[in-house]
Amino acid sequence: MDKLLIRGGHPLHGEVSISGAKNAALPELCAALLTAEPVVLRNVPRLQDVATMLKLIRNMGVEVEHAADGSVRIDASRLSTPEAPYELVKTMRASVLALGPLLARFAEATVSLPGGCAIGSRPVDQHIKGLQAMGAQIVVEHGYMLAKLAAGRTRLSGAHITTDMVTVTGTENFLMAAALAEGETVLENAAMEPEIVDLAEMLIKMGARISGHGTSRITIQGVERLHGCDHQVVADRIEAGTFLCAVAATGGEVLLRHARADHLGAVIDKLRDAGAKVDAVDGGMRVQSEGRLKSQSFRTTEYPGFPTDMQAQFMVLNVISQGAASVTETIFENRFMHVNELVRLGAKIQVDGKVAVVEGVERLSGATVMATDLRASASLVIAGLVASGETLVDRIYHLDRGYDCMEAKLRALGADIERV
Ligand SMILES: CC(=O)N[C@H]1[C@@H](OP(=O)(O)OP(=O)(O)OC[C@H]2O[C@@H](n3ccc(=O)[nH]c3=O)[C@H](O)[C@@H]2O)O[C@H](CO)[C@@H](O)[C@@H]1O
Ligand SMILES: C=C(OP(=O)(O)O)C(=O)O
Repeated sequence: MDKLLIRGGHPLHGEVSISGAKNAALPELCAALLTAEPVVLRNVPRLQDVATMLKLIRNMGVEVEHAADGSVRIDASRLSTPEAPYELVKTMRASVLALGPLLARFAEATVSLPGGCAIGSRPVDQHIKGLQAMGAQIVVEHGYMLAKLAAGRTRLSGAHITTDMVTVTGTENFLMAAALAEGETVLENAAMEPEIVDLAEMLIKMGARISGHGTSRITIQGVERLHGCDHQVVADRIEAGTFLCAVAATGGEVLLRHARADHLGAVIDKLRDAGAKVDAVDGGMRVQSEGRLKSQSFRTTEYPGFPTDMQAQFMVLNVISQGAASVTETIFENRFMHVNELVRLGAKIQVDGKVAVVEGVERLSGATVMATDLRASASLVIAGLVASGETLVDRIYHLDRGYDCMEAKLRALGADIERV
């Protein structure tokens, strides 16, 4: 099993190119299932979840060409098996995104209940309820969602869907399903994440009639057919945020090419309050940091609030900053698994339910630590970059699910990091 060996203590300097967003590329690969015409997605990140998604759609009979420049051409004209089997989806939450498009285009789908990061129970009840409101008949049996339309029906029907909580992949599933449904769908309490907006923009290029994306109320007028498109995946705000935190932690100055400051407002505000210098520049962002930062309390919330996918990485900054701060995780009930590993490196953190209280320490010392989920892994890498001596991060397959060449990018910035 691959591990990362990090010798800490090197400030980061230079330029890094931010890849396309995992959480946009995955729904967009599923959106390509909505049409029999070829779709070209550009700026698709090279990471394990994308490889898994490509394997999944190939398994359905979809033709996929993955070019060296990061573009993927998807031809779902001969999709023959509208199924997502457990063996292919067990590592990936986003597999649930196959459900909406398959049902909308083929009137049936068999999709395994998804896997993904073990950061909470992560039910899919809202996905099921919403699609049922659109006329789907769904039963869950033997770990699978078996979905079809009533006899004689070939299209889902538009519906008014109000989810019990804001759900990102739920909103994406409804957007894709509603694009081909008969009539109007209104999504209330919709997620507003940039990845939702990017997906909606792609669907509009395919001929979908969508308005209100980027707000909590999205309206979709279903159309009979969607066509192919050429779409560039939006930059990964969480990868960008991870590099911002890495530079803020180690000190140095880095230009993040393609990063979108307008998608990272809550994180940038906290970084500035902590004492780092972060500026939007032409074509990206620049971050500069020196000396010890001031710790910052924050709570995770839906976009545009502080992203749960940045909680672990920002916590590391608090671990080494001046003062104490509280970190409140409101989205997932089990997303503090990095805490015990950070404590192994010398962090002082007390967890009580949803709240972790961090007391800043002056130094961390390297040790062997275990990655437990995707962003927890990223936080351990950042901690390793500042710890004295050697840090060995085990189980980095979690990191590989969602980061495109992370260690190569860090090495190019001056980090002493290698895969062993
Ligand atoms: C592939 C992808 O885009 N993953 C992101 C997506 O995950 P994902 O879409 O799975 O997260 P959701 O927004 O759906 O989850 C939000 C909360 O709602 C709960 N819930 C959700 C759906 C449902 O049917 N029932 C239910 O109870 C979840 O358990 C969680 O507590 O948004 C999360 C929140 O920003 C991010 O951390 C993930 O990186
Ligand atoms: C939790 C995440 O991913 P997933 O939803 O794919 O498990 C993440 O990207 O941080």
